[in-house]
Amino acid sequence: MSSPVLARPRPQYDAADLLTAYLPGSFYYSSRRGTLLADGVHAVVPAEPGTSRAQAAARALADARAAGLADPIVAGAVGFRPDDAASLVVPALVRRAPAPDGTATASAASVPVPAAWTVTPQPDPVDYAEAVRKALLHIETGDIDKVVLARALDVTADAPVSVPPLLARLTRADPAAHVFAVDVTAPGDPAARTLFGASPELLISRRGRTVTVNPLAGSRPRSADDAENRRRIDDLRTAAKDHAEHALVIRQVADVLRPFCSDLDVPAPEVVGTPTMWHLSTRITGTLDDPDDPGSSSLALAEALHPTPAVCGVPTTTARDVIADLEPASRGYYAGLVGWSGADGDGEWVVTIRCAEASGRSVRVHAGAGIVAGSDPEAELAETRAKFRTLLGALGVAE
Ligand SMILES: C=C(O[C@H]1C=CC=C(C(=O)O)[C@@H]1O)C(=O)O
Repeated sequence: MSSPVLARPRPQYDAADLLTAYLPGSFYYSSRRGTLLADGVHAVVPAEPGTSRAQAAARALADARAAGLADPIVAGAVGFRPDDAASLVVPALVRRAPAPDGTATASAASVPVPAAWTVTPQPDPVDYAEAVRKALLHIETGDIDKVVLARALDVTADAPVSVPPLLARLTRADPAAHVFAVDVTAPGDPAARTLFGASPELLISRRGRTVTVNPLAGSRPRSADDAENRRRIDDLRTAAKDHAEHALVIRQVADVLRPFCSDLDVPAPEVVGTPTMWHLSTRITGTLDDPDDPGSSSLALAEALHPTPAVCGVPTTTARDVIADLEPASRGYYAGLVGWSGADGDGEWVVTIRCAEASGRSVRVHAGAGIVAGSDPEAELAETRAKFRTLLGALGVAE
């Protein structure tokens, strides 16, 4: 006679439970694929600048399995430049839930955030427009075809900033966004530092053999007026400059993925909306040749794709040098990647945009815009202003 199987049922959570359970120091990630909350540190993934984070992650996952951790994942964020920091760990505890449904987070979202803020642009908007003019000279002389120039807002509150209600507000504003929070405290930081945001841009999602990437490039701000939005969508659908900017991204992304895939579907771009922006978007899908190859894990593919011309430029190395020259401060984690990868290679990574870093009473919010031939400095400045609205709206900061 067979003995009865004693199985301890897995607790069932919904997205709101995980959002409520989020504490500073946790890793939180939600998207249409589901919600994930990771706590504690089983192991830190060593992140020597310039080395392969995917290889270090694969070793850490193998060690975690050997140590008896069930279904380990690597989760965290990697900075923009190869010499920027990364914050990747194998968490001790991972809880999962279905995707947020847009209603479940209402109570957390109603927690008040600080009321009084001062906002300091970095650099001054006039200097940003001047940097765009200089970038256009690089394009005219043929050094580069495209560069993404970013700026920041330093927002200081009258009280310490609490990240959980901000995550709830970002989720409520756009349940389809990839909402994330990662502890990025570095040695010597006077207070804990959290990278958080609501990225619309999927760098790579992998399930078994299937990979999906969704580059965005070419934008218009969303208006409060429906007729004006229809006009802006039509304009974006037909604008040669935006399609050229978008095509540069798609070409590079497809070229990187093709060697890993037995087939790759690259449809025509369409216009997609976020609560603050309209973007040209191409949802590319591929079938991996060899999903068991460690070079085809979601983090390895994310590393191969990064930085796409949606955040850097064409050609990559020269564009990165132009960014270092024209942006006054290091990007750090902005325009890097954030997400998770499992021991089987599946996972999801997004481009770290529509994001901010919070520490104590300070929040640094980032936004960038793609510059190509035909870009207008004032329009690019306005585009970054519109992109800031995702985070400023959650913070309750008036423009
Ligand atoms: C670099 C950013 O956006 C990228 C993603 C979508 C559209 C973009 C654009 O039209 O320039 C950017 O490539 C940002 O939000 O900071």
